[in-house]
Amino acid sequence: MVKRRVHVAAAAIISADGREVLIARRPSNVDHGGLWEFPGGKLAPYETGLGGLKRELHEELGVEIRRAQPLIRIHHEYPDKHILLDVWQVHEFSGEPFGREGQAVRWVPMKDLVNYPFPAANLPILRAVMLPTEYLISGEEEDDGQFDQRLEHALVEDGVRLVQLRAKQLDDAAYLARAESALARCRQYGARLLLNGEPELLESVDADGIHLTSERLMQLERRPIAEGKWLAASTHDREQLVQAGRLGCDFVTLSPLRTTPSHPDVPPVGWHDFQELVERAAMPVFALGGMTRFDANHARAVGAQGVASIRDFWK
Ligand SMILES: Nc1nc2c([nH]c(=O)n2[C@H]2C[C@H](O)[C@@H](COP(=O)(O)OP(=O)(O)OP(=O)(O)O)O2)c(=O)[nH]1
Ligand SMILES: [Mg+2]
Repeated sequence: MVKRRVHVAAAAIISADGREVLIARRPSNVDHGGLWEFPGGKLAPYETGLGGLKRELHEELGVEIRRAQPLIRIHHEYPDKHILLDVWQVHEFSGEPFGREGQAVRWVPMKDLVNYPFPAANLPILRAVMLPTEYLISGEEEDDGQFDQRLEHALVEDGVRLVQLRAKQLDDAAYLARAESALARCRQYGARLLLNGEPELLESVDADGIHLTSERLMQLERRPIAEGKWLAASTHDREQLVQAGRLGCDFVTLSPLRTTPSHPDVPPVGWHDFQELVERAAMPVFALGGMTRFDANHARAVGAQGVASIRDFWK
């Protein structure tokens, strides 16, 4: 049987304060009936993603999109069809949304999204909605005071909300001590902290998750931490992205986008191949390697969640 291919545009509509997202319940008589969804629907053959989404949001909710940005594209195999979910983050709209087709519609705090049953294809969308566009990887820093000052600067001045503690030069005890203080600092500003290292680190420090090296990623056979924690990994090619999907990673970095001073001999991926790899990833992907925050819009345009960087956020 040749499966039907369905192209669907859907919207994560974000409230003005950035804290809530609008979801709707699918009527009980359609496929995936009774489950919650991001409003949207099937595109006509001649429609673009955003064009079709504008029509759908008008039909289903009575709102007009004012400002939107691509969030994530997901290819998913349902038993009866291949679906491409083309998801947009809508930051501004006009009109007061209501269920024009009689469907329930609800504003939900980001952190409560996981409590709602969605179709199977939606898990990566939930992750993408909850993640920011910038991922700070901390720099190597001998001095604890200096480290704290730079982290504080990134959180306060740059508004960073997702941090990876990477400190290869520290021994275990020093790493754990730094992790505790970094966690306190991140909590203070509502930022998430991932520890770069072994999953067992979470038994000592109650951080938000673990970031695996690509080497460690390839050795593991199953997801090493609970679902409530974030699992991220570094990837450099298709094989590693596939493994990240198999382990149920919540997001990954893909690098090096550009050649960097720290790895002058590693051939860069480049935007063209990056876009192709991201398209099949089915999880949020941060572009890494010579990235600055000014690359974030371009990264989003080719399907990424955003950019990860040490140098640009560590000053
Ligand atoms: N809108 C939407 N559809 C989703 C999501 N997740 C997911 O798997 N889907 C699937 C369910 C459906 O098979 C398909 C969307 O079709 P739809 O029923 O919304 O299409 P439509 O609005 O054009 O409605 P219709 O005219 O075909 O009745 O995509 C989601 O978050 N939002
Ligand atoms: Mg629909």
